[in-house]
Amino acid sequence: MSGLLILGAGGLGKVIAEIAVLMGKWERIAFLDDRVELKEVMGFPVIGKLTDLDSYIKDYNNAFVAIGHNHTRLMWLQLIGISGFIIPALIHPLSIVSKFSSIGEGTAVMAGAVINTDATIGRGCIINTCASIDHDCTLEDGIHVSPGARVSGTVNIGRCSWVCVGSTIANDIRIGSHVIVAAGAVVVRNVPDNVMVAGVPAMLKKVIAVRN
Ligand SMILES: CC(=O)SCCNC(=O)CCNC(=O)[C@H](O)C(C)(C)COP(=O)(O)OP(=O)(O)OC[C@H]1O[C@@H](n2cnc3c(N)ncnc32)[C@H](O)[C@@H]1OP(=O)(O)O
Repeated sequence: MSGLLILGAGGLGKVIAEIAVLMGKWERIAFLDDRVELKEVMGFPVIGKLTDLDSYIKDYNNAFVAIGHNHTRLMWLQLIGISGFIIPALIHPLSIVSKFSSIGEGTAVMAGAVINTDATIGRGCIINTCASIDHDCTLEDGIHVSPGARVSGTVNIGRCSWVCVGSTIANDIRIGSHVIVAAGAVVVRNVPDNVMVAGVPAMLKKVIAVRN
């Protein structure tokens, strides 16, 4: 048994802490958060700011980044790796994850999510509550698939894209990097990098300026 440090004590951090408790792998769980007034969340201590990371590696050898912004999450994921933390995947016991799929380090799979056969999920992704990722999909790093979104078979999604709540992606589609698929959209054609699409069928709404 060992310790788990969760970076970010907001809504996502709380869900991650609950999954960690259910997984039963860590004897100590604590948060780091930049809100210095925050001392405790869900009975777990908030022991410092994100930049304090390195001082805690002896007591908490595992770390997980619970930051919603995709690009920022990947940046911190890289930093915890450099600091030498073990980076687990956090998988809710009431999700369904095919044993023929692969889940990258630092990725969270929430309650009710389904990841089907031969899907490949990158590092630092969030597969949120009741989202489904079907067979043969490839999701690159830093992707967030929000609650109830449906990703059909053989879909490829590029780095740091956000598939918003309740959207649907038809099979054999390629979604670019840094894309936002708006809530409720139905994507039936390939989507290029750096755009937001919305509606049924999903149409281009705007170009996104990417911060790298
Ligand atoms: C556990 C959790 O809570 S996880 C978090 C879950 N949350 C989500 O999934 C977020 C859902 N939010 C959305 O879908 C939002 O609409 C966002 C994030 C896509 C909006 O992004 P923004 O960059 O703020 O878009 P913006 O407001 O500039 O809208 C641009 C255009 O798209 C339209 N638009 C925005 N969202 C949608 C939508 N879901 N469907 C149709 N059109 C939309 C706007 O009306 C606007 O149209 P216009 O140019 O004709 O006026």
